[in-house]
Amino acid sequence: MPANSKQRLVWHDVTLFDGHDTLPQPMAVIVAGDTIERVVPMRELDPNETADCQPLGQGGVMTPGLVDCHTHLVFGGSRADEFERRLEGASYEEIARRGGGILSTVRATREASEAQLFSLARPRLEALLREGVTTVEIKSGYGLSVDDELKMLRVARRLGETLPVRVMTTLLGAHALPPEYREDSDGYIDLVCREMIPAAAAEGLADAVDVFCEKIAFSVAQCERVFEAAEAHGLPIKAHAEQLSNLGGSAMAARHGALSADHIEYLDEAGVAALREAGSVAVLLPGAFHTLRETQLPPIAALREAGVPMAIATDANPGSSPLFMPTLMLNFACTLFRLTPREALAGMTAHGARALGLHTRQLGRIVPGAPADLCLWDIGSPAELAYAVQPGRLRQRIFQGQRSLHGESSHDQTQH
Ligand SMILES: N=CN[C@@H](CCC(=O)O)C(=O)O
Ligand SMILES: [Zn+2]
Repeated sequence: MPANSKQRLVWHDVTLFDGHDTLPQPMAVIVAGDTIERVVPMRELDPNETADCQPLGQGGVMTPGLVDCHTHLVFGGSRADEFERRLEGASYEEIARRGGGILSTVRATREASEAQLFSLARPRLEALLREGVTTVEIKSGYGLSVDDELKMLRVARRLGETLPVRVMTTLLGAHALPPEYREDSDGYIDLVCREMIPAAAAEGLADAVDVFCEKIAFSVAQCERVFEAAEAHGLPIKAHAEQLSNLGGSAMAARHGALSADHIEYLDEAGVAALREAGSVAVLLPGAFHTLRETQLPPIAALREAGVPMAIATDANPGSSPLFMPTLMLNFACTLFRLTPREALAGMTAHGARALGLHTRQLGRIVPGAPADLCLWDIGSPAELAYAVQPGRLRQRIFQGQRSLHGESSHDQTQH
């Protein structure tokens, strides 16, 4: 093919969920190179215009590639023991206060080399790819020293260079207080602001900065200092907030123009209004809600009424959400949080992309000009993705205009 001509692909007769809605009639989708060129009702399709296209499919449900906008995929160790302790009655908060929880993963992550962390994270990410994920956010936050946080971010970047998926990295240095700063929480925040953020920014390792604003983590004032440092380095911000109590972290994050506030079970009316005014996304994490057997529901009706975009993500991590199955999260969003299947699917496509600041490129949508990240599913309607929890329904996964169903990639040079 001449260097300047783009390969054109076409799908016929698909039921199309475009990132916001299901279109009322069967559609054809045309891709040129790595971009969606045209989305057209079947009855308006002129066969001449697809004469040079490679036909890739007929029928089925097409959605944007899934966007998992909140994960902690890079970590060492396991927390199966903690799972058992929680079953015996210990709470997530109690375990954290006794030096377990996040800090137990910090110990294992610090001990692991970059190569070991990569080998551990790769199959977790491949599991997401097999479920249709084409964009994933990966946070640090289990290193809690400059070197160990950068090590985690390098692993995340390398995953994105190795597998056919867009990886967005987030520095979560303010995730927990490391043992060496036990008596000096503000001193640790100094380290995050003065050394960690500048180092991650200098190496281009972070696409955003996150915090855990909670009684067992950092105060609103401390998180605000982290955001100011991020802003000074031109990095967008996000927050884990209102997960276990209502401290007002989401509203503060919104005042700083946060991309998203995540968890938000305890978000109040003022918090909802702040998210609406800032245009921040409410990232709902039903996996953590389920695993921790929470009872406080996020304020779904208020968010809906205020028109705050709601995203859904796996929060895949070793403690609060050891769940690596995006379509299960669609189901949980409906059964636990009472989202409609349409809202859940928009939450893992268009709104997930917005939570990463990628909506300006139309990521998470099937519209002309959007990146050609697509999933073709063997199901009868988009709602079935959330209705049934059934692996194996993904017929095709297209990343940047290339087919790659099982995470294989022609540019994957890694020995494993
Ligand atoms: N809430 C804080 N951080 C993670 C949990 C991390 C862990 O338990 O290891 C979350 O998003 O749920
Ligand atoms: Zn998280």
